[in-house]
Amino acid sequence: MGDPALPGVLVFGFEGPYGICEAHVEELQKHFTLITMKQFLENKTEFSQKIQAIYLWGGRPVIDRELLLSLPCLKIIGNSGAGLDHLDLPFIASCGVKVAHTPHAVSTPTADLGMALLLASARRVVEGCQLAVSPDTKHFSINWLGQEVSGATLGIIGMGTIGYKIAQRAKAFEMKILYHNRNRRRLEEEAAVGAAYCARLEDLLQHSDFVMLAASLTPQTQGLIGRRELQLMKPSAVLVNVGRGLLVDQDALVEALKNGVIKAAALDVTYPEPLPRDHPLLKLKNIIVTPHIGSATHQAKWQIMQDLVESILAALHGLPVPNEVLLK
Ligand SMILES: O=C(O)[C@H](O)CO
Repeated sequence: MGDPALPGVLVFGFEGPYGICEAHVEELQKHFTLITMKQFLENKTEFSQKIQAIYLWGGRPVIDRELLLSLPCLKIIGNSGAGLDHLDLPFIASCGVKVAHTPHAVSTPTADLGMALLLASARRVVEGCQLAVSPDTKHFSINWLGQEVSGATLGIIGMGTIGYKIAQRAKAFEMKILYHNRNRRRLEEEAAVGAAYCARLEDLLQHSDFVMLAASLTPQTQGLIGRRELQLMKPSAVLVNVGRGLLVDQDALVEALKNGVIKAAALDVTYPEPLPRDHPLLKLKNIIVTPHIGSATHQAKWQIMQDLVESILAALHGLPVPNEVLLK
């Protein structure tokens, strides 16, 4: 458990499927006494007075109201990653607890993955791999064609840090870029990546060969891409999602992929995660699914940990908290 003189931090992800690796634990123990959820539950009375921060790692562990109310000394929740849709931010704020996240650490790898999925889908990389390793060599590379992305139009929905980095990458691939966002970017920023703003989502959907979802999940964006929106897309279009599964109506997507309303989809995020093995999406050939690995690189994970340590220490010392989430 480390040095009991250090501030107590309740660590999610210490155990279970989203375990924190040994190197991270060692680093964290330089600053904090780590308390796992299991330890906490076994000795609530002692630990509830000690825990000053929650370190929320990977996955979507539930921080419910009961837990929050049982931690009178809690000052901050450090959330690994950018998305905050799993947290009840108004309630957390009403408890006087701050929240910090790590948008900078995750933006580059998530943008890279968005491009990887786009390219893999355009060039049918996953199907190609299956063909190449199949015991049956009869279809090897015969009449087996993909799409070039140079000159194609990419429509980015959600032009925050991740969306913008995707635009930078797409520019290097000579793509034309449209984007839709709550707020328009500055003209210099648009010019730097050659992106044109679509105030109407419909315009972006109608004109894009690839539609990339990089928006965060909010009550306003949930179900943003439904049956109507899919119908507006070109039959040759590909939908890529590196945001959140709930941005898309998945039943409508299954239908659209089955009926040729759109050509293909590449999803790093779904709902639920993982999808049940008998889910209709997994039965389709024109789909690529990855297991929510946008930020799954060694570099990003280390940076996330360091950013969270910095934010937690600042909160515990009453200093301005880097990457604090401010309720609008
Ligand atoms: O929110 C994020 O940054 C990623 O999806 C990891 O959860």
